[in-house]
Formats: sequence, structure tokens, C-alpha cells
Amino acid sequence: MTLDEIKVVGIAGAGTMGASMAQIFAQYGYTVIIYDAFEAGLERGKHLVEINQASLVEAGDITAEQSAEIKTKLSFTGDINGLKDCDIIVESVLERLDVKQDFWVKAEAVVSPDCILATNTSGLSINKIFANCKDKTRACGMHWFNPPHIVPLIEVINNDETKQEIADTVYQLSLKIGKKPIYVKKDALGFIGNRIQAAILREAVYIVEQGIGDYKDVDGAMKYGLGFRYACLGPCEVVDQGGLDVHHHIATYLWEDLSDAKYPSGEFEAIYQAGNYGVKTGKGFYDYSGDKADKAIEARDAMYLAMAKCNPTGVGEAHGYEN
Ligand SMILES: NC(=O)c1ccc[n+]([C@@H]2O[C@H](COP(=O)([O-])OP(=O)(O)OC[C@H]3O[C@@H](n4cnc5c(N)ncnc54)[C@H](O)[C@@H]3O)[C@@H](O)[C@H]2O)c1
Repeated sequence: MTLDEIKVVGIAGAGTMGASMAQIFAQYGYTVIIYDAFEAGLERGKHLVEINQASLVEAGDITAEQSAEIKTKLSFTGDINGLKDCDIIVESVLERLDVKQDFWVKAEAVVSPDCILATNTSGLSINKIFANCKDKTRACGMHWFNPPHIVPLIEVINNDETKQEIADTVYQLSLKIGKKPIYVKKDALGFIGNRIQAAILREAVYIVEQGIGDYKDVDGAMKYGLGFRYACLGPCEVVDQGGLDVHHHIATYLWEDLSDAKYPSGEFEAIYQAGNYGVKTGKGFYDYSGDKADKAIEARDAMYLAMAKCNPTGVGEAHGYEN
């Protein structure tokens, strides 16, 4: 399957990620079939499409007419056979290995032998997800970031048998829909983005546990310092700008003082065990009771959209690579 042959995109799982990803493909002219095993999932997916489209129109990213056109390209189904004419399926169902494995065995039996099989797992093993499929050479990871209709990054991850031309097609497809793909060269848990994110979270909760700062201080350090730079430069570029000698020196006394925890613990674990999951439950590290959750999401999207308009492509060209 080459890039030009892809006309029909299947999205499995109409949730937070799937519904949003579907709209982007539709925006770039693809016919999109959204499958979900649950009626409630399909209904939520339709609702999410409406919300996301409204925020894009409000932000002036697309016109009301374009939004109406996008919606005509989307169809929803609760029948897995509805995916049979797809040229690529991007699966975004529940993050459980058994659920994903089961989906892919069923989906592979329905689609053509050329259809590309891609999973949006956050970090499960790509090899394991496709372990029970007959043809693993056409399967890979295609990992998006939330909210996918705004965040540019997509990670393309090979399993041990993925044909490079399949990964290349998924990479090219990502570029075609306005994204910034990167290759992940081997099937490592969490890939690249979520490994870095997990390292930051581990240190953030450790800093609070050690009484070095509270959550607001940690988030402030990130938003107004590190994150400000990271929107433009990656960690390796930041070090090159600041001086490798300086950062090497810091590493020699600081790395040994950082958290090397192997499992979540302390207050982070306690907050989780209390069922406080953040905006979706009205409380996490912060309070989102009443209308604070909706306001926090709206404020987030407004900031992300403004950031996306800056098109932070980095300075790759300055040192000889495209990014
Ligand atoms: N939410 C994020 O920030 C994020 C970011 C990147 C990747 N992901 C990954 O994307 C995937 C989906 O996450 P989400 O946040 O959209 O979850 P979600 O709970 O919002 O949506 C999951 C959807 O999958 C459906 N579903 C469950 N089992 C199914 C099955 N067997 N067949 C078909 N549909 C099924 C559910 O009905 C639901 O609509 C997960 O693998 C997750 O790790 C999530």
C-alpha cells in the first residue's frame, strides 16, 4: 500500500483520541469510517467530533463550511465488517493488551491483505499487540498525542517484522495530514515521547515529596522555563545551545541525587488510589470541581492552538536536518 493508494481510513475506538484523529483525516480529504464496539462509545465519539469542530471553527482554523464538509466524510459503525474497505486502520481502543490483540485478530480477518494495520497504543509492545496476527509485516505503531487535532507529533514504531516501506508510508501519511512524524527505531515500551514524559513526572512528584517545591512550583518551572524552551528546542538542542561542558558538569553531581523510583509511590500513588484522576473526575493534583474542569480544557486548547500557529518546527535546518 503506497501513500497515493490510501483513500479510506478506518479508526477503531471513537474515544478521546479516535474521534479527534478521524477529523484530521477527513480534513485532508480522506473518507473515514469510525468503528466502536460500544453504542455509548459511538455516541461519545459523535459528541467529541462536534466539540472539536466547534473549537476549530471558533479559533478560525477552519470555516463553518469546511467543518460541514469534514463531517460528511465521517461515518460511524458498530460492526467491525464496516472496516473491510479500509486502506489503513488506526486502532485507538482501550489501552489493554488483550483487548487490542482481540481487536486485531478480528480486524485482520475482515480487511484486504494490503491494508496497513497501525496501533495508537501509548506504549505497549507493538510486537505483543500484533502477536496473533498472520501478517505482521504490514503492522506498526502510529502514536499520536492528545489532543491529536492540535498536537503535531506522531511516532511511527516498527515491530520486529514491519516492512520499512510500510513504516515509510505511515510516516508520509502523517506528513500529508500536517503532522510532524518521527521514527522510533525499535519496539521499546513508551517509545520516545512517553519515556521522556515518565522521567519528568517521576522527578516532579519526587521534588514535591522531598519538600523542594509544591505542584504549582513544579508546573511553573516547566511552563515558564523548561517547557518554554522545549516548545522550540529538544533537550539535545538545548544542551548544545547552553554548552555540553556546563551540562556535563551538572550531570556529574546532580544525576545521582535524582529519583530512580521503579514504581509510583507516595502522594502520587495516594491521589491515584483515592480515585482522583484529574479533570475527568474533578480532582487530581489540583481541584477541578464545578465548571473548573471545562474551563481548564478550554484554556488548554486555546493555548495549544495559539502555540500550533507559531509552528514550532525547531532549528533542525540550522544544523542540517529537517524537522
Ligand atoms: N488519551 C490520551 O492522552 C492518549 C494519548 C495517546 C494515545 N492514547 C491511546 O489511545 C487509545 C485510546 O485512548 P482514549 O484516551 O481515546 O480512550 P477512550 O476511553 O476515550 O476511548 C476508547 C474507545 O475504545 C472503545 N473500545 C473499547 N474496547 C473496544 C473494542 N474491543 N473494539 C472497539 N472499540 C473499543 C471504547 O468504547 C471507547 O470509545 C489507548 O490505547 C490510549 O493509550 C491515549
